[in-house]
Amino acid sequence: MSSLRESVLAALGGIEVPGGTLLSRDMVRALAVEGGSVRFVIEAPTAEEARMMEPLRRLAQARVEALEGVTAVSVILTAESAAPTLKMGRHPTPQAGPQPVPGVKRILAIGSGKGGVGKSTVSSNLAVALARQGRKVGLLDADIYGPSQPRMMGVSKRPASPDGKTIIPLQAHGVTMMSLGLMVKEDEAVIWRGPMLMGALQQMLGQVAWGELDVLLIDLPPGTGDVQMTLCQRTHVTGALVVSTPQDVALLDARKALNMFERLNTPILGLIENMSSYVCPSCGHEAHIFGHGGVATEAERLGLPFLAELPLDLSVRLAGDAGTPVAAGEGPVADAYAALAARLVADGVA
Ligand SMILES: Nc1ncnc2c1ncn2[C@@H]1O[C@H](COP(=O)(O)OP(=O)(O)OP(=O)(O)O)[C@@H](O)[C@H]1O
Repeated sequence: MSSLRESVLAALGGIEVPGGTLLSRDMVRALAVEGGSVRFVIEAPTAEEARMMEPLRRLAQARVEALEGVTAVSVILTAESAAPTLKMGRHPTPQAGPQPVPGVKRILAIGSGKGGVGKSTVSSNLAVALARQGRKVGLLDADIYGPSQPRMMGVSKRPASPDGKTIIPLQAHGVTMMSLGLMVKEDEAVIWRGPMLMGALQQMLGQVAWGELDVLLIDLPPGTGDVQMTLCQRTHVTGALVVSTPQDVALLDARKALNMFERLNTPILGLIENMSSYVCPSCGHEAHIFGHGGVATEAERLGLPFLAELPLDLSVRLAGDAGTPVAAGEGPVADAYAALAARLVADGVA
């Protein structure tokens, strides 16, 4: 699938427009390749230009349809002015050293070595748990390739940018939040190349009107890439929380994330074990589906705090899918998040 994506990009890169090509002019948006089905948007600078670009849309459609393996193509022509006036994903602007985010007292980065360990789930629930304890909390979904916070926090409105410079964040469950997923459709990927990715993150930190926050949680993409590096180099991160499942493989990956934060001189505040134990709802038996204790042992070995053991519980997924994190309610999982939040507040980091 990724090679079909590359062929599509190559085909679009060959289509000339005044001043360059469709790709070099950054006019292709929301490219999604699923099996043989390809969808993307061509974004013209103005509505007037968009009207004149219909032949070009047809050409782009024909070129992609001609590619081997393509079964369906949908190309939509739109104008930038129809989208928010603020354009995301510009090139980063130079800055002298790390800059604070105005009004934000602390920044916590939430990372994991690999995907699917529950980093986004932990971020949304921790944000809600901190807000319930009276903290002023922001949540930035920097998981640009797989933004899940709009779904987990139950927001889908596109944030406004009345002046084309400032982005007004949204509010959900007492948390001020922003996600690149709110600037693009949930099921569509955007083409973000390295520098654009960094520019987008810089915009999220500098142009979102976060207001006065005790703590801003940043849900990072999995792994160790551009976003992590940009974040730690461009702003003062108070510390990082690393989420892992008890599985060895997740731990090995978690070690990579820990090494990265160390190299970036970002203090590691501790490890969190997610999907720790499973309590059978019918018989009460506790099972350790992904093993047990691995994260605590690793934390001890590294001399890092072991911050929380968060159970594997169907309610966590159901609540996340329904847009109200489980930490907003009552019960053992909400209690576990409340304890984690209280500990971070007591430690002065949240
Ligand atoms: N403790 C838990 N109990 C039950 N389900 C969970 C738990 N933690 C996470 N999940 C579910 O596992 C899936 C993956 O979680 P999540 O998206 O938070 O992981 P992630 O590490 O952020 O992944 P990604 O790499 O996609 O960003 C989701 O469907 C989520 O609802």
